[in-house]
Amino acid sequence: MQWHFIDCPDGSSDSRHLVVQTGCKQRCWQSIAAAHCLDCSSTWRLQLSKIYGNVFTVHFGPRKAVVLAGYETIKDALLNHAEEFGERAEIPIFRKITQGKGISFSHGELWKTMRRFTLSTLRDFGMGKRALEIRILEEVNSLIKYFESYRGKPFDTKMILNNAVSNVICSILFGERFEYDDPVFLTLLKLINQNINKTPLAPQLYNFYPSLGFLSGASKTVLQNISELNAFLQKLFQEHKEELNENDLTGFVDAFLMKQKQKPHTAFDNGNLVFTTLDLFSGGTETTSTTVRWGLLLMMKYPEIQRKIQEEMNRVIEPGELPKLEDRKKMPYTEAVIHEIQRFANIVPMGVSRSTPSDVNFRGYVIPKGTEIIPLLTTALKDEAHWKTPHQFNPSHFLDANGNFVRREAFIPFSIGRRACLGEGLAKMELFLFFSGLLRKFVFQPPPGVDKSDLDLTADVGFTLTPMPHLVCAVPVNEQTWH
Ligand code: HEM
Repeated sequence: MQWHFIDCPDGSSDSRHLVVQTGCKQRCWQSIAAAHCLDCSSTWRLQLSKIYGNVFTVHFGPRKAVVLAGYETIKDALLNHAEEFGERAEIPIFRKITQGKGISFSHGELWKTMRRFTLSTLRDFGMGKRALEIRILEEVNSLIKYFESYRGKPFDTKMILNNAVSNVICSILFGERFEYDDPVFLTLLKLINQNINKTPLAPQLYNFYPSLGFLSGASKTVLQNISELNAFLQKLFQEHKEELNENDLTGFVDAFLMKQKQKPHTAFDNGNLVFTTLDLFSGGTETTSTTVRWGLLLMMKYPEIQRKIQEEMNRVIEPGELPKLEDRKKMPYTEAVIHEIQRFANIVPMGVSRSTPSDVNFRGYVIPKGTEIIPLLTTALKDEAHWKTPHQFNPSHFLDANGNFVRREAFIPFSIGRRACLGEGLAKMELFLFFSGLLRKFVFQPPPGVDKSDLDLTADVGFTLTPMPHLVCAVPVNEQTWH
C-alpha cells in the first residue's frame, strides 16, 4: 500500500492542519476531508486533484474508496449517472445495528419502499405546509422563552437547540411536542444521544474502519445501547398502536402502524418502524441544530450582517410578529445569509458514502461494483470555480447586484441525486423559522470580555462539523426599535 503525505501549505505542525493522503491515521484523513483548516481546505483538494485528478482512490487499510472532488465531478456522478452511484455504501457496523432496515443504511427495494412511504407521509403531515410551520413556530416560541430566561447572560445553546429540533421530529412522529422537562422526552433524547455521540468510538471511525468497532469491543456497547433504545421506542409505539384510528392518524408513527395492520408480512414491520424513526432523529436533529448554532456564532462574529437582517425584518414583518415562511420572498438578505451559513459551515463535508450497484465506467475509469464512493461536498461548497470568495463568510454569494436572492448551482449541502437528503424541505423550513425567529427577538453577542475577533470559527470534527464549545449572550431586541 502506498502512503502519501502532503504538508499543510501554512506549515503548521498542528495535526489538525496536516494534509495527509491515503491510509493515514483516522484523525488526519478526517482533517483533510473535513477541511478542518479553513485556509487550506481547498488547497489540499487542489494538491490532490493536481496529482490524481478529480476522481481518485484512497485506501482505508484494506478498503478502497473512490473520492469525487469538485462540483462538476460530483454532479456528473450523482445526477448524470444517478443510478450507477445511487446505492448506499455497505458499512458493517451499521448493517449489524440496523439489520439493513430503515432508510439511511438500507438498500434496494426495501430502501425504495421506506423512502417513498416516508416522503409521502412527511408531506401528508405537512412538510412544506402551513400545518408543520405552525408546529415549528410553536417550538420557536418555546425556545425564545428559554433564551429569555437567561436575561442576556451567557449560556451554551447546544443542548437546548438540539432538544428543540428533536421536538419538531417528535411532533411529526407522534403528533405532539413534549415539554422540555418531560421525563419521556428526556429519556428518549438521552438514549438517542448515547447512540449518536456517546459511543466509545466516534461514528465516523466505523465509517472508515468498519471492522474496528468490532475488534475494539465497541460494537457490544453500541448494540446494548441500541437495544435499550429499541425497547423504549417499542413501548412508545405500543401506546399509539392501542389508540389507532384510521380516520384520525396523528403522526408518522400512526401512519406506519396503520400500514402494518393493513399490509401484514410486508416491509411495514416493527424493525423498519424503529430504524426509519431513528433515521429521522439522527438525520434530522444534529444537522439542523448545528447549522443554527453556526448561524448564531457567525452573527456574533459579524454583527453588521446581523444588524442588516434585523433591519430587513423591521421593514417587512409586522411589529412584534415572528417571520413566517410566506415572508421569505420579502427577505432576500436573510435568505442569502442562511444559505451562506450552510455553505460556509459545510457540516457534512464528505457527504454520506455511496456505492456502485454495478460496474461503472465513469470519465474513463472503471469502478467495480460495490466500490465505496465519497462525494466530497466540501469541494463543491468551496469550489473556486463557483464561488467568488470560497473561504470567506460572504452572503453576497447569494445576492445579485440589486440585492435579490439568487440560487447557486454548486450549493449542495444536502447532496444531490437518488439518495439526497430526504429532509431537505423540512430542514429549510426549520432553518428559516428558527434562525430568523431568534434574530427577531434577540441580538446575539459574545460574552462580556470576549471580543468578536476572539470567536473561533474552527470546526470540531464529529459526525458533522460543529462549532467549538462557546457561550452566547441573547440580548432581547429593544421593542422600541420596531416602531
Ligand atoms: C441542515 C440540515 C441537513 C443537512 C445538511 C443534511 C444533509 C444530508 C446529506 C449530505 C445526506 C446524504 C445524502 C446522499 O447520500 O446523497 C443526507 C441524507 C439523509 N438525511 Fe439529511 N440533512 C439535513 C437535515 C435532515 C432532516 C431534517 C432529516 C429528516 C427529517 C434528514 C434525513 C435524512 C435521511 C433519512 C437521509 C438518508 C437518505 C437516503 O439514504 O435515502 N436530514 N442528509
